[in-house]
Amino acid sequence: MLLGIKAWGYIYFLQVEEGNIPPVPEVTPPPIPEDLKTAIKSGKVRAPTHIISTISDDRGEEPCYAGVPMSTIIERGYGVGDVISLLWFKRSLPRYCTQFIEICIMLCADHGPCVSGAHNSIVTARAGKDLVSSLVSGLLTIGPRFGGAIDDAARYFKDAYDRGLTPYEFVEGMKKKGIRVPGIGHRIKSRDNRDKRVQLLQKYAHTHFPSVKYMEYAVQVETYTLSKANNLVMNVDGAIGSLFLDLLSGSGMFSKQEIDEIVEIGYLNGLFVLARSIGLIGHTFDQKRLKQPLYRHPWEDVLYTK
Ligand SMILES: CC(=O)SCCNC(=O)CCNC(=O)[C@H](O)C(C)(C)COP(=O)(O)OP(=O)(O)OC[C@H]1O[C@@H](n2cnc3c(N)ncnc32)[C@H](O)[C@@H]1OP(=O)(O)O
Repeated sequence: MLLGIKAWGYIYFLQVEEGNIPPVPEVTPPPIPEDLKTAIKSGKVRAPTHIISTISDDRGEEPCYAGVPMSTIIERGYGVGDVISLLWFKRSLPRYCTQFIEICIMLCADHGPCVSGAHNSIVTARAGKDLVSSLVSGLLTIGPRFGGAIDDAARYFKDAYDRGLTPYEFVEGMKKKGIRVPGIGHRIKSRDNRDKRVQLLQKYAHTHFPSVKYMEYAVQVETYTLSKANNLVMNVDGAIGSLFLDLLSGSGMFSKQEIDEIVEIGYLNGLFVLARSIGLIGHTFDQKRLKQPLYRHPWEDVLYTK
């Protein structure tokens, strides 16, 4: 019988005996014509690719992140902040920047079992679902009211500061548009019960950043919003959003165009998503370890009404 083998775009036929199929022979590709080789080398001809990737390369002996080999990352004692700066920002950032990224990750890793994300992960784990389902069910709560306001805080604070708006003009302008100021306001924190995470981030930036102009502007905005209501404090999203603007503009590592692109694309919510995944995974394991049964919300905690 004839056995057909497809390789390198050709079908090779072999005559074989019935029930005696030989091992697949090694097939060498047909030679590339010399003139085509020259054209490829000169860059005049490029086979179309379906994917373009610029952040990592796995083709050599060891994977590279933004051109930095894995062994260098280990030898130089790089941390998660360095890896994030290579894979997200495609450059090695100074230590004070990568440490700031790591502090953001650590401070946002968890915030107890009662917040939206953890609650969802706990309920999902207790429904017997697997790790990934429990994790994503928590992640899906991240949005404008919970952890997902960092990008908008950066966008609005940057726009207002760069346009020279006073805090009064900015806040009242937002009010007219019917938009809550992202990065301002908290369910339980207030003027007399500040968010420690915000204070820690501010302290770090004051000590290590060359400039904290955006954060100082956000503080002025907070001073104005606090004159309206006690709970309109700067929240952790506002602190990370404004301080990341300071990192981007003060480090000298990004052009103005790159900063605009980062803010427009919305890189910064990624910090919260990444950080909180650590806590959500922890809550999932916790529920499973504790062998918690299916969760059912108590009737008495629901107002049944018409
Ligand atoms: C880690 C985190 O998740 S931090 C939260 C990130 N989210 C944001 O920063 C988005 C902006 N902030 C908000 O939307 C809110 O302040 C929240 C969701 C954080 C807290 O909301 P709540 O506790 O429900 O606020 P509350 O209902 O008490 O607000 C009462 C009034 O305060 C005012 N207010 C609250 N937040 C803001 C704000 N950011 N800007 C302007 N006014 C505000 C509004 O007048 C609101 O009245 P409204 O419902 O008519 O708009």
